[in-house]
Amino acid sequence: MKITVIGCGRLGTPYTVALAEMGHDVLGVEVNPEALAALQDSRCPFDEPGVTDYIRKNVDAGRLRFTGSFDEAVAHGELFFLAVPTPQKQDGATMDVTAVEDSIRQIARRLTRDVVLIGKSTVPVGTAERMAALAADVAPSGVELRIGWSPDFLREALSMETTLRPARLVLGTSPTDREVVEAVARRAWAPFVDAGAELLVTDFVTADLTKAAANAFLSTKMSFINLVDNMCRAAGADMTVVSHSLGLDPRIGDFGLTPGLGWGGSCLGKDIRAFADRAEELGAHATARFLMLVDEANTDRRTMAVDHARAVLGDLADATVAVWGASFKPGVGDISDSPALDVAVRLHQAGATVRLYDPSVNDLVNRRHPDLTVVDTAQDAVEGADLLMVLTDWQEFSDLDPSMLTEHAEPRTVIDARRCLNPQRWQEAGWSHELLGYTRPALGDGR
Ligand SMILES: NC(=O)c1ccc[n+]([C@@H]2O[C@H](COP(=O)([O-])OP(=O)(O)OC[C@H]3O[C@@H](n4cnc5c(N)ncnc54)[C@H](O)[C@@H]3O)[C@@H](O)[C@H]2O)c1
Ligand SMILES: O=c1ccn([C@@H]2O[C@H](COP(=O)(O)OP(=O)(O)O[C@H]3O[C@H](CO)[C@@H](O)[C@H](O)[C@H]3O)[C@@H](O)[C@H]2O)c(=O)[nH]1
Repeated sequence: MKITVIGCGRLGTPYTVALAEMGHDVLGVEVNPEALAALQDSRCPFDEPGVTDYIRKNVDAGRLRFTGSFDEAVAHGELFFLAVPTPQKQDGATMDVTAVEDSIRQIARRLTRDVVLIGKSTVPVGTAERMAALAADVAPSGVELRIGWSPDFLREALSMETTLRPARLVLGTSPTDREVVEAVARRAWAPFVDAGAELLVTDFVTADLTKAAANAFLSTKMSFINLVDNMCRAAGADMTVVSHSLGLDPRIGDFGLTPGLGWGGSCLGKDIRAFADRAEELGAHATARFLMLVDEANTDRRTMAVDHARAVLGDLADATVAVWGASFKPGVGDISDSPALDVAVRLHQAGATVRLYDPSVNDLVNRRHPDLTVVDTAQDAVEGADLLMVLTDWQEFSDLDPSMLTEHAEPRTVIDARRCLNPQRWQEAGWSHELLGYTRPALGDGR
């Protein structure tokens, strides 16, 4: 099938490539000149495992190309996917869907034949329906631009895996367009369904809610475990055992049950705030209150990390803090709403000198936060530091031999905010190993 994907970012690029990998003839549309140049040179414009290899393979096979031209885009596809950004607005609650609206207008006004467009961008509940009305409004008379909405559940660092083998495909559409939209989608997605994905066809609002609910659930689970961690600390219970026990229950599952610095990234925060905002608008006040508490419990962990550093160091002014990690999670070159970077910036604002090292985002941090001292190695970061904080759980940090650091730092205290270090190993190397939020007298028992 001839398919066009509009917006080749962190979602759109893996998606474009996955469709080509499934044998379709795919054209990716990207408006950012730098990103487009990279794609046209068969390179993924951002740091994401495996994507460049898949781009090369499919470009070489003649199934994949990229353009910046909407004229070319409209001429190509019988099916269009939309993966443009929907960032959080300045008000801190709603999402900005301007890029979605603009893209629909760009396509609709150029159309000379009937096509189907399926939105993949995450949008506030109720938006997909509005986009269908917009498409009908802008399309020239006599031409049908039929709309479907298919939220995506891709995870960064695992983008090819989650895109090539999705657990589910959700398709929202209208009763009038359902037959045509579903038939086209089924043809495009047949290889994914054959590989085991369950296809759910539903109305627009339900499709929007499948996405909002999924991300809100994941956020809730991670905030919940951090709240249980607070309670374990207050009651003197062993959080490791509590968490492990919960994870052994197949109804609960063990993803997200490690207490730590909390969640971040480009999606979870903006999505839960948009969900809460929409719930409030629609009168589901208890839902909105609950979601806002989940968000608040998450940001509390960042405050807790700064308070913990203050408790160790006394005054943060004039102290030097080594920070390991700045990406929002390990394995990604992405600092969007990164808990680690937020804590580093807060430490700096409180007067500390921050010596920061991250395996993948040092350059990005250097550009965005020139006030932080970004260094080239984990060892460099602890040079002359009064405290070490591990804020992103990169494997490199878990693997590092602490005895190699001992001569660089004095006194030797590490706050392991992601529970990724082996406490015994660090203690044997002469370090005081502290978990996030543990008050000093309770420390040293390896929990
Ligand atoms: N990143 C993820 O893990 C992920 C997962 C699931 C869903 N989503 C959702 O997917 C959407 C896109 O997110 P992303 O992370 O890929 O964002 P992104 O910023 O990485 O990529 C968006 C791309 O679209 C391009 N773009 C912007 N306006 C355009 C236009 N009018 N025409 C063509 N291209 C345009 C941008 O230049 C950019 O390259 C968002 O709604 C997001 O919530 C993202
Ligand atoms: O035990 C854990 C596991 C993860 N995290 C944090 O949770 C955040 C999100 O992690 P993850 O879900 O792996 O990352 P994303 O790539 O942001 O993916 C989420 O956001 C995407 C965009 O909407 C969705 O498509 C995905 O399904 C959803 O998992 C990161 O900050 C992690 O550090 C924890 O704090 N504790």
